[in-house]
Amino acid sequence: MSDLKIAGKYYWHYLKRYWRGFLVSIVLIAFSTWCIVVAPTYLGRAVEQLTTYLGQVTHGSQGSLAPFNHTLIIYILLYLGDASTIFVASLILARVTAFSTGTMRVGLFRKLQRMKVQYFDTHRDGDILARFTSDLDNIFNAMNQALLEILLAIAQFVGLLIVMFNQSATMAWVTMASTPLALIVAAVVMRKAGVAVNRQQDDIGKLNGYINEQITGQKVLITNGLQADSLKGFSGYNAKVRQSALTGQIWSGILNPLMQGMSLLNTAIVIFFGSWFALNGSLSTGAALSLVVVFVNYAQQYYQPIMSLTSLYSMIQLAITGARRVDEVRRQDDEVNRAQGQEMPDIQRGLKIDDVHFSYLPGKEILHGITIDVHRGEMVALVGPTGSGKTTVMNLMNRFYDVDTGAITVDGTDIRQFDLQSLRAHVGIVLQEPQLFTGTIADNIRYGEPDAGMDRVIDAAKQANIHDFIESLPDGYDTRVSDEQSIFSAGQKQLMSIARTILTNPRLLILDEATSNVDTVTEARIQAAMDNVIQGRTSFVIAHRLKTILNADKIVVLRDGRIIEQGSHAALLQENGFYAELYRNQMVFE
Ligand SMILES: Nc1ncnc2c1ncn2[C@@H]1O[C@H](COP(=O)(O)OP(=O)(O)OP(=O)(O)O)[C@@H](O)[C@H]1O
Repeated sequence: MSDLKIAGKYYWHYLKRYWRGFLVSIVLIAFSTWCIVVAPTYLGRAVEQLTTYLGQVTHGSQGSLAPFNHTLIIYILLYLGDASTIFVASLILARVTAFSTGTMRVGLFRKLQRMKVQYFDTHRDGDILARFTSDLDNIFNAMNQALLEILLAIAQFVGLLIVMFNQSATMAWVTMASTPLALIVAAVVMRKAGVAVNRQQDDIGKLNGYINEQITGQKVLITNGLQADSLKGFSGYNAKVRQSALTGQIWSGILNPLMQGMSLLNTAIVIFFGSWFALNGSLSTGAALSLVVVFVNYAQQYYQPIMSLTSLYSMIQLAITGARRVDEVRRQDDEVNRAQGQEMPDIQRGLKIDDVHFSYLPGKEILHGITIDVHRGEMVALVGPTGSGKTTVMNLMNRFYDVDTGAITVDGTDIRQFDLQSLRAHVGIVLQEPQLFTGTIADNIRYGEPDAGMDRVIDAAKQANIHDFIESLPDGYDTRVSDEQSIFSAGQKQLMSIARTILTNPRLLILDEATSNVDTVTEARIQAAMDNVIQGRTSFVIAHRLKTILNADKIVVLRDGRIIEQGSHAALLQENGFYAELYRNQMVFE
């Protein structure tokens, strides 16, 4: 499907909700067009009446200027009618635009909440952000500034054709004679500009992605002294944006002067043929003069719609590209949620990962038949070298991704049978990289249950060993976490996110152990907090430091997406295999 078609469908999807306002504007625009295209006929009539009057006066007879004055008043009224209806139409359209672009923004944000995690894993944050910012801005600007112009141009063009043929078919054909040439020129230039503008938007997306990555990884950059390389990378992306923007501007800038030239040429053709018809035709001088005046007016109006569309061209093209990019997001698959899925029950017997195969990309299997049995209340630790598939197993348990074959079951029921919301509400996750959100510390702890009272917030913070620290802050639990969230250390953030999980009282717990370096005191605190949260809960821990999982009921050792050993710490040491070696190696460093 072409970009134009995609954009058309996209705009219609949002505009149709406000069809009443849209319809009223179209009626007003039709009226204003009628005023503007009928006005020249009154000008022509005035010229004819003036010629008649002057003829009468020069021949000594008594003439009257009354008809001429009357025609002039109608002429002025028509222009006033045009201006006032356009003003009202523009107010209504501004409202329609504001509401529909507001709905687009909400639509995009809602879509992001429903989309598969895969989209976020495979797209750079900056590119997603660009769809919210520059793409939606382009859509808004075009709707705000160009929608009225486009509707006016279409209405004027159609109205003009009707009155021109009504007045004189011959002169109408003369006025339109240069159209094919103008259309060919416009099509060629617009095609070139379209390609450039498309490239410009994609280049901006990539530039944003790069900037975002460099800001997020700034500390790594500084520590490795890579500022110059970062700048060099930026310059490359920036040069591409500059080049495509320049090309786009040049092509869309050429269009308007070209159309102005075509309009002048057209007026000359009309004057030439009009005068020829006046001299050689059967019309009276007054009528012939009037026809020329009217058609010179039409010839100038004829290119007006094309010129206003071409002057808005780069804006329209940016909006078409914007709509294509936003629509790309809109058409992404949603997460699969079973209709009328079951409520996830309390775990009675346990959880089973049953011969699970999984691949992120077709043909590249990551997990090759994983089977893990966990009984209610047990703690299972996943260990293994980097890239062995530990995080992938976690991704499957709360359905960030779905298994290819095999199943994950709770008391024998496949987790895909559960309502997704219910599953997520009962599976608590503490991620390796804790995330705090804008709001107070208390808000952050009760993030999963916004209605929880302060007593529960404090209780969770106590269990997570972070209560004393929060109390020591001047504003305590009301301390604001925002952009300055970096005032908290990695360990403190981790403890707050553990408190957040404790508060939701999950039935199944997944802990991705933080690998970030924290001091030994904080590490001990995190360990104690984790022990608290794990206590009596069915849980999975992705362990990087083996000393933290010595008490696990079962340790599962993964390598290259396969389980190579499993058992208790003591049993695995006894086996003297991969785990035992891993453990001994780590103990040397501890
Ligand atoms: N979104 C993704 N798309 C494609 N491949 C992925 C994706 N996420 C992970 N992988 C691949 O899956 C494999 C397993 O990755 P996973 O993150 O599960 O390993 P891990 O054991 O958790 O590693 P680590 O200890 O480093 O966190 C790796 O080869 C990785 O490249």
